[in-house]
This record gives sequence, structure tokens and C-alpha cells, in this order.
Amino acid sequence: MQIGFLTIDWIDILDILLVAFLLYQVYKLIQGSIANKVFFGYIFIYAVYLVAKALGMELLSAILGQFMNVGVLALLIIFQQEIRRFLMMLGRSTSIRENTILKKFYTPKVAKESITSIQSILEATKVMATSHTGALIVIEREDDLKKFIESGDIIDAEISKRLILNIFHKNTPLHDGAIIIKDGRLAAARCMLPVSESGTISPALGFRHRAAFGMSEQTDAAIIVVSEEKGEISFINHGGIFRNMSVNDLEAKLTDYLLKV
Ligand SMILES: Nc1ncnc2c1ncn2[C@@H]1O[C@H](COP(=O)(O)OP(=O)(O)OP(=O)(O)O)[C@@H](O)[C@H]1O
Repeated sequence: MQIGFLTIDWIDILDILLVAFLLYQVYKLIQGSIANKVFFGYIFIYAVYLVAKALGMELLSAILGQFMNVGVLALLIIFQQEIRRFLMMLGRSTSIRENTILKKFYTPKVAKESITSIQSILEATKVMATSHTGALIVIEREDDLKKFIESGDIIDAEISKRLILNIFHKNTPLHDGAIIIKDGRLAAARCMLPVSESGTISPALGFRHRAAFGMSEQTDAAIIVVSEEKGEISFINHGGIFRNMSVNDLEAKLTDYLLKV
């Protein structure tokens, strides 16, 4: 096919479509994050570079060419988190859980143990919501939370309503940060979670919620947040946030999510 001075064959069309698809996926991945602006800046410079090259502007294309070469390295550093998220997304979508045939033969490993501890978690959540006690509870599913557990104080105790209430009680040494539940046991308290940089999170939500979002971006954990300010219960997972939940709604969501293959 001839368009003006350009000769285009079907490989070129396929090439353009694949690049467009790839760029769209990258855009979706970084949408709302700070990296978004860097991405468009980079695309703009690349477009100028291509035009300068096509017009034979040697000096400008040489300078921009050098910038593009170093830029790839810079992009790897700037987009660290997004690249990690992208690879995790790929890893997850090729895992047994996402495979409809293998799924039939597979039972989630954490489900049974975690389900038995749900009642204590729900009862404690109810009390904390009523008393406006801030809390952040992370329940491990398939993704290993070892590195987050190690960021806090190891407890490794049987879960009980009283233990949870005691940990989150204001003015106690362990109340800051998150508790992590693993295999039906309270693994650790005072855990540090990654804070999300997403620009789509409501500005009304503070760091406790941002940390829950950050965790849900990097892992498949189930996360419960009790807001200190409003006494509101939220459930967060990598599917999004469910705000202002009743304890019954939370029970249904949590059971469903923990048992989901
Ligand atoms: N990265 C983090 N990892 C774990 N816990 C965190 C992190 N950042 C903040 N927190 C917890 O959140 C508390 C601060 O919450 P902040 O008031 O900013 O959040 P919020 O989302 O507005 O919630 P609230 O409605 O309870 O005020 C801290 O005291 C700490 O316990």
C-alpha cells in the first residue's frame, strides 16, 4: 500500500497495532500515578526525536537520541513499582488460580485456617468501629507476606477478640501500623505497609487507607480498615475498596474473598 511517500505493508500495520496495544496497557497500569506525567513527557520527547530524525535535523536528533538511550535506564528506575506490579499481574494471571481447568482441582491453602479466625476479627472490628479506634488488619491469602510481617513485631499467637482490641487500643506500644493474620494466627503487629501513590484515592482518606491500598496493589491480601475519625469500616483488596460496611456485609465479603479460588 502506498500513502504519499510512505510504503506500508501488513507487517507495519501489525507493528503499529501491537505498539498501540502495549502503550494502552502501560497507560492503564500507570493511570492516576505520578509516573503518568513522566510517561507522557517521555512519549513527547520521543515524538520530537522521531520528527527531528525524519527531517534530518542531525544535531537535535543526536542530542535527543542520547537522551533516549539514558532515558531507558531512567525509566526502569522511575517505573520500578509499575514494572513490579505488571510482572506480578502476569505471574498471577498465569497461576493455577486463574486457570479455569486447574482451578477445579485446587483448594486455596489459607482459606480454612483464616475462616476459623474470622469471627474474632469481626467481633473486634465491631467494637473498634463503635469506639472509633483506628485499626488496620491484613489477612494473608496466596501471596507471601513474610517481608511485611518481618517489618513489625512478631507475635505468632492464637487470634482472639481481646488480643486484637488490646493491640489497637490507643496509647499502647503496639497500636501503630498493621496486624497481619497468617494461617489463622496473628503473625505480627506494628507492621509497615507500602503507601500507595495512586492519584485516584479520595483525598478524604489518610495514610491508614493509603497503606491499605498500597498493600492491595502489591499483594492479594484481604485488608480491613477501621477509621479512627469516622468509625467507618472498609474492606480493601486488589479489586478495590468497599466503604462504610456493616459487620454483616464485611463477613460476607471476607468469607467470599478468602474462599475464592
Ligand atoms: N505505611 C503504613 N503502614 C502501616 N500503618 C500505617 C501506615 N501509614 C499510616 N499507618 C497507620 O495509620 C495511622 C494514621 O492514620 P491517618 O489518620 O493518617 O489515616 P486515615 O486513613 O485518615 O484514617 P482515620 O480515618 O483512622 O484517621 C498511623 O497512626 C498508623 O497506625
